[in-house]
Amino acid sequence: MNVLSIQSHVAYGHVGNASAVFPMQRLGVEVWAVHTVQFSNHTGYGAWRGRVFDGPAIEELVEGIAERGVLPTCDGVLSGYMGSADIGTAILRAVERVRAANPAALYCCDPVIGDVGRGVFVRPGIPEFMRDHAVPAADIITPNQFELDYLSGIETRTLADAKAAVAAVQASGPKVVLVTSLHTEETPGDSIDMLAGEAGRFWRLRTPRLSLGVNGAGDATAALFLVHYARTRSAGEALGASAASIFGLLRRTEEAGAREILTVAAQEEFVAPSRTFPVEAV
Ligand SMILES: Nc1ncnc2c1ncn2[C@@H]1O[C@H](COP(=O)(O)OP(=O)(O)O)[C@@H](O)[C@H]1O
Ligand SMILES: Cc1ncc(COP(=O)(O)O)c(C=O)c1O
Ligand SMILES: [Mg+2]
Repeated sequence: MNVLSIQSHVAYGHVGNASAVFPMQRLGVEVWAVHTVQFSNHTGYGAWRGRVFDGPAIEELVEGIAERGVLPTCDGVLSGYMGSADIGTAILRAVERVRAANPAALYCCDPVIGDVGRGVFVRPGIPEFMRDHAVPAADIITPNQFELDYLSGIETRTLADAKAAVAAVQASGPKVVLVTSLHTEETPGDSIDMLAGEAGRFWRLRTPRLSLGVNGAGDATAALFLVHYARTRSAGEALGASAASIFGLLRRTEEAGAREILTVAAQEEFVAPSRTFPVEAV
């Protein structure tokens, strides 16, 4: 399996491609990593150095990959944080080129917009670009609850609200939706839910809530979910496999008291998670 992953990159630590690429490789996937920014470290530190690339820089790399004649072998495109609408447009052009070469390729879009508590943290115009262009073009999306609410226009308080919001977003294009970090009225305070929806069916998975605040977990989640969905073609199975790996990764990170997720040290969790959780049809 080959995945074109177009995301931010950091030299130190693990967010964006620096969080997503290695878990996919550990699962045996060839990853073609195109970086939308190259920063020293993630912005959660408050200070960082590096450069933001632009749309033409992304298109140039995709053109070079196309010249190798390999686009027909691309099985999926993964995108995450978009620094500008211009980069977003370049990503959607890459998706079109891959689909033209391989109509079976899947586009998984992590619609990074913001988070509960923090609100919107992307540049003006990006939330609308995600809702009106990127999400409709995707086969799979992996919003957190804040992003689900924005994309659907529904304020989700209950599981029924979340299912309605997933269905509303599916009506705009993506067949498969994975909601991360979901907390509804039914969710115990010490737990975190994930909800997957596909073809009118829904699955929920609940894990303990760990006491850690790290960046990059969502980026690894989207990567793992894309790979497991592409292999199983089942949103429920992909949910079970990816959630177990993320939980193992974060549990090891919490134990170590690390500021960055233990992408390398906890790599066994990607292939043989130490703990699995029931996938409940809801
Ligand atoms: N504190 C936590 N405890 C347990 N799991 C967590 C925690 N934070 C994140 N996760 C797991 O990582 C997944 C993705 O993280 P999330 O914070 O939703 O990503 P994003 O960065 O995109 O908002 C969540 O669905 C959850 O499974
Ligand atoms: C450059 C960059 N990309 C991606 C991320 C994703 O982080 P998170 O998973 O917390 O949304 C961050 C977070 O700081 C970042 O600085
Ligand atoms: Mg995210």
